Amino acid sequence: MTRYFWQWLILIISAGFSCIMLHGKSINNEINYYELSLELIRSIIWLFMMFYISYTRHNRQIYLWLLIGCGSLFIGNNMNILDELSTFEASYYQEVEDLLFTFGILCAWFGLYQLIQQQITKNQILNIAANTDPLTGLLNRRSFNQNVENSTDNNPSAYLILDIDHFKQINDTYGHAAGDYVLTKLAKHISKSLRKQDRVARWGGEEFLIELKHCDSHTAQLKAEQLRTLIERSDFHYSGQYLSITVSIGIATVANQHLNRDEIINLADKALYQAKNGGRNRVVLASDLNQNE
Ligand SMILES: Nc1nc2c(ncn2[C@@H]2O[C@H](COP(=O)(O)OP(=O)(O)OP(=O)(O)O)[C@@H](O)[C@H]2O)c(=O)[nH]1
Repeated sequence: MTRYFWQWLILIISAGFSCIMLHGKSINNEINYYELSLELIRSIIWLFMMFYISYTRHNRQIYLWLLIGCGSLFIGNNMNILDELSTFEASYYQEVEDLLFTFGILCAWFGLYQLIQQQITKNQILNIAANTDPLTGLLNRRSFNQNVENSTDNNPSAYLILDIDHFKQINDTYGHAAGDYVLTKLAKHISKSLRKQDRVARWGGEEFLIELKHCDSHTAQLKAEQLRTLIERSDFHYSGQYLSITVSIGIATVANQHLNRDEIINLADKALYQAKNGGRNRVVLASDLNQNE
């Protein structure tokens, strides 16, 4: 009840006035009931809007603009009703009504504009949160897959799966925060070394998936080797401690393979497994894997 105090007060006062006036004029039979019912419907709508805004209030500023807007429209409309019902003629009535309507519409529009802006910002934030990995800021697995499904580019791509070597040891020795630092710094290194058209996603805990567009297996291998060396030579310092970071990379390319994307990524994963088994800190191409099998 306290939440809607002002709305109830305005409603009760205007209903009381309306009853008194209606009673006075109905005796003289001067009322245009059609006009009156239209005005009443409008008043109910504005009143309903005021209740609704109070119920769904988000932001204090928007709430006030909308409430003042609807309140002015409601009072302006009620003055119209009183004008219709009252027995005395006041010349300033029409001017005040017009002022209230203009003011009310301006406030309500401004409130609505702010509400829409707030909604757009909220949607953008939600969109970013749904599509990116919160730690590294890279695409997450879901949005990477969605992006690929929506892509119309049929040119061959190479897929690289990059995995940090002995990452568990870093967490166990230096703590989880050190592990997070390594993931974040590594993500920056990878992003910086890619071209505009390439994409990278955080694929799993300490695994990254890279898509190199228009890239044959030879170029992909060169690129992966460059990336591996860059990471091996990079400085990873956490709380005054030097961390030695290396990565293993598995590669699979679309060329000569009549496989779908998931199957190609699977091949890259197998190549990564080989790189790990081969001693880590190395690059393995899936075609080498086929030759070995
Ligand atoms: N700090 C941190 N650690 C993570 C995160 N996600 C996964 N991990 C850790 O990553 C580690 C992965 O360990 P393993 O799968 O054993 O792999 P590994 O130690 O890198 O060993 P190899 O891959 O075989 O070289 C686990 O200890 C996870 O807890 C994360 O977001 N932050």
